[in-house]
Amino acid sequence: MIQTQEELIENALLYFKRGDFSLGYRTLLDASLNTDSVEVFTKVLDFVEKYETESSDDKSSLLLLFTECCNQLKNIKIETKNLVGTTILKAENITKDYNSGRFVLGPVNIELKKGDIFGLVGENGNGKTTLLTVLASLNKVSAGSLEYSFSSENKDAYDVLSKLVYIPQRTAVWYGKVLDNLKFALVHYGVKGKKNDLLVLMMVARFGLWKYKDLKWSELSSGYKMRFELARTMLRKPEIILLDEPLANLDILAQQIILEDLKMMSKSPVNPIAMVFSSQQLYEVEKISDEVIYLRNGKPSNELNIAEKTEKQLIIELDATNSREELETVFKELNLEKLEFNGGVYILYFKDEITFNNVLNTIAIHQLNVTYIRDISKSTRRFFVS
Ligand SMILES: Nc1ncnc2c1ncn2[C@@H]1O[C@H](COP(=O)(O)OP(=O)(O)OP(=O)(O)O)[C@@H](O)[C@H]1O
Repeated sequence: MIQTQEELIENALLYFKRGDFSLGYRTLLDASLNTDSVEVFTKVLDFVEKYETESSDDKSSLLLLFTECCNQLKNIKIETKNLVGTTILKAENITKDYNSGRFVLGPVNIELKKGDIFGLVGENGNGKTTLLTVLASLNKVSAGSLEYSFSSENKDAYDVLSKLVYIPQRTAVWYGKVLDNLKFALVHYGVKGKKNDLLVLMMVARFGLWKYKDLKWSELSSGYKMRFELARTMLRKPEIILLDEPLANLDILAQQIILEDLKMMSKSPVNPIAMVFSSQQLYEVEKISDEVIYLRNGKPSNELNIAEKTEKQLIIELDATNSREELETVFKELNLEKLEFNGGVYILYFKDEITFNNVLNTIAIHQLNVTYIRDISKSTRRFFVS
């Protein structure tokens, strides 16, 4: 769901008042970046400076300043072009056949619209990177057609692809400080002087790099390197972002923040972005994606014809300290069809008349010691366990 600028401002204030400071802060920065106004940036950066230097975790003393920023924002009219939902990338029957012939990707059909986030999942070696690099035009298709419809006017082929950013799994080393690198990138995109200084600082704040802005590449953790990449990418005002495993090596909190950031970026009312990202973190992918593409042996799930087979069944992933026999005895009363143990967790299959609540009730009645449970009937996870 795309939030209007008014909703963004309202929500930013609501989050901050409720004590969800970090979310409020990032939402305020998003709303401010939408204005592209030097006056707004100056005012907000004044707030940022205080926010970032405040030693306590309780930032409520900054509410007055936060509110002033929001009030200033409300007076600025922003231009929205209603681009959400416009097709930006269309791949028809694309295949990629490596010379060795051992692996074939596709055929893949994808229609990507502005504001869409597609998650790409699959076990190692099933073609995720290949698909991303093909969509990024870094890898030539063997067959099929790939069309881009960027909204910005482009002069040449280089310019066309400058609106598409591919962030690989291992990003390239850069030299010098975070801040200088971002400033340099922005000069390259044509923004100089005071606007450059302010916009870079806004982006630094937006991606949580404030305390790290004077550090070098070698001094940043993987999570902060990824934040740097996102900040640099956003300065480019991209229309398509393709990310290969952006969550790799990140701790769970960092993963959640990056995912939330990707969502906020893609659903921007001013510059909605189409995104495809690959990840092994299924639940997180499913939480933010508009569509999940599962690849097996190079083939996407919609071509595999496996979705319908299991759709009606209730499939539960469960971990418990109880023995397998105990679980089988207890769930027999729910007509358990099959129980599998993959070494880590149990997978339980029930007929479609059984609900997740029935399972929870049974667990409570028998006081099973369940440490983890999830309904994966509709999750892509079910493809991985079968
Ligand atoms: N340049 C290449 N030449 C030949 N074969 C390749 C090339 N790149 C990848 N492959 C093969 O294509 C298959 C898919 O690889 P790819 O890297 O796209 O998978 P992946 O799903 O991204 O894997 P991972 O999760 O391990 O990153 C693999 O069998 C790989 O060996």
